[in-house]
Amino acid sequence: MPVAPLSQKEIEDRLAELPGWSLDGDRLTRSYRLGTHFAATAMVVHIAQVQEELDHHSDLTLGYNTVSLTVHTHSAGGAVTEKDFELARRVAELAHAHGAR
Ligand SMILES: C[C@H](O)[C@H](O)[C@H]1CNC2=NC(N)=NC(=O)C2=N1
Repeated sequence: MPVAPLSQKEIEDRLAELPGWSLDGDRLTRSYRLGTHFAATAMVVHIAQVQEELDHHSDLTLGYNTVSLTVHTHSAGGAVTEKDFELARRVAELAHAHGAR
């Protein structure tokens, strides 16, 4: 199903509800810090499960104790859409459960 690009105002309104997330160029982005490498790895696996469920996938980078995501919508020509925010909200929820900061 095609999804429409969000306007700058729509992006800003949604970002206001997502602490720590920001717009970097045409992508939503956020980095999280965890207690250990294993904890960060577990969070990556959890994000992957959600991404498969939503059929929407970020560029996901695992560091020693960090997890970083950037996401935009390929099928909308690389624009930010509601699908990106849907994923960001789900990641924000699970990050809390993982104790990520
Ligand atoms: C066929 C499949 O539904 C599409 O390729 C999905 C998969 N994951 C995706 N992820 C992202 N970020 N953008 C997309 O447009 C997208 N499309």
